[in-house]
Amino acid sequence: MAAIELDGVTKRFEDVTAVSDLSLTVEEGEVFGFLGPNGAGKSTTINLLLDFVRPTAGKVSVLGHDARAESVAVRERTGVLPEGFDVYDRLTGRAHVEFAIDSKEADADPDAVLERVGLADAADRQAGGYSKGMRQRLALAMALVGEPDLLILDEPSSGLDPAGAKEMREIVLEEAERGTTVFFSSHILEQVEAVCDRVGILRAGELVAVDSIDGLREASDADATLRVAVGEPVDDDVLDAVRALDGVRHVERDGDDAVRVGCDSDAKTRVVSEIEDHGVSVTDFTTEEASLEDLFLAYTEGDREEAVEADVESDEASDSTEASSADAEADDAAAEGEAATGEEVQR
Ligand SMILES: Nc1ncnc2c1ncn2[C@@H]1O[C@H](COP(=O)(O)OP(=O)(O)OP(=O)(O)O)[C@@H](O)[C@H]1O
Repeated sequence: MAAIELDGVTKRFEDVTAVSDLSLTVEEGEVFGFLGPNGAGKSTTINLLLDFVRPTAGKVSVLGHDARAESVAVRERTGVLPEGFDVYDRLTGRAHVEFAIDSKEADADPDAVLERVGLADAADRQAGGYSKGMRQRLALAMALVGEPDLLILDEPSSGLDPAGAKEMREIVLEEAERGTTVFFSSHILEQVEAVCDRVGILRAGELVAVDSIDGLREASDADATLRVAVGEPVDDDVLDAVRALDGVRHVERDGDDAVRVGCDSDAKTRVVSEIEDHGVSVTDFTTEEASLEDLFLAYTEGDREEAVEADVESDEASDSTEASSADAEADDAAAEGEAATGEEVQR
């Protein structure tokens, strides 16, 4: 049984298509990273999994349950760290975790859960006084309660300091070890690269790639960063000329004696010739493996303007009654759950 199955799923808000004909399967036990530029539809997809929004078309199954008809069963077995988690200002950290334990009818020690996310010392403080990163850790603690079969983390590292981001990675790996499926969205690509078995890249609501990072490297043209060692410092006009070549994504100086060029493999010779044509001697060149960032840019390039336009449209739409009814729909969907679950509180 797949942990997550989306089949031809589309979600439209007024004239914004947030998710378009999305089909994706995440197997049990996988750690799956969900990437995409701002506004690509990641949070909408997560909300579809949890029945916080309803698809315009298509079918969503989570842990073998229909996400819509059996949302209570899904939430019972799923831990969620939602985007923009709000704490109850006057409740302590421990009270939040106790609430999650009660809602999930779990048998857990709140202090042990808080210890795990590095909040043991702050357990008795009101969460209203927590920093952003501490709130994020608290959200993770609540998601971990009850040993969920599926963890859904929307931007889990946002607000975390480097130690917090490392702890988050370790927790994800521990959970994966336990057999939990982890589905998370992130803009922090090193984080994704460090923990994910596979990634999916969403662009303007459409899934443009799903693979392991090595698989993406093989399938993409963005397989190289070229480091060209030069005999003398390179002028700006040479860099501009290289930048203007076909298949070149970015160009930067690497000290006085080298230039780094992110490019398609077939552009390498053009880059070296262009530099030499400007009278600069090339003493050596080496190719480095594409980072996930290079791959991400290769798959989503040209997306920024579309994403910004879509956001402007949706800002305009948010004043209209139909956009409010989309929100109401999400609220209805959440309210339909019989028991108050931790996830509803986290919203
Ligand atoms: N309730 C809503 N009403 C109207 N438009 C919406 C609503 N929710 C999302 N959208 C629009 O759907 C598109 C996808 O948004 P979504 O929040 O899913 O993107 P995202 O990939 O999570 O972005 P980010 O990385 O910025 O969090 C955007 O254009 C957004 O404005």
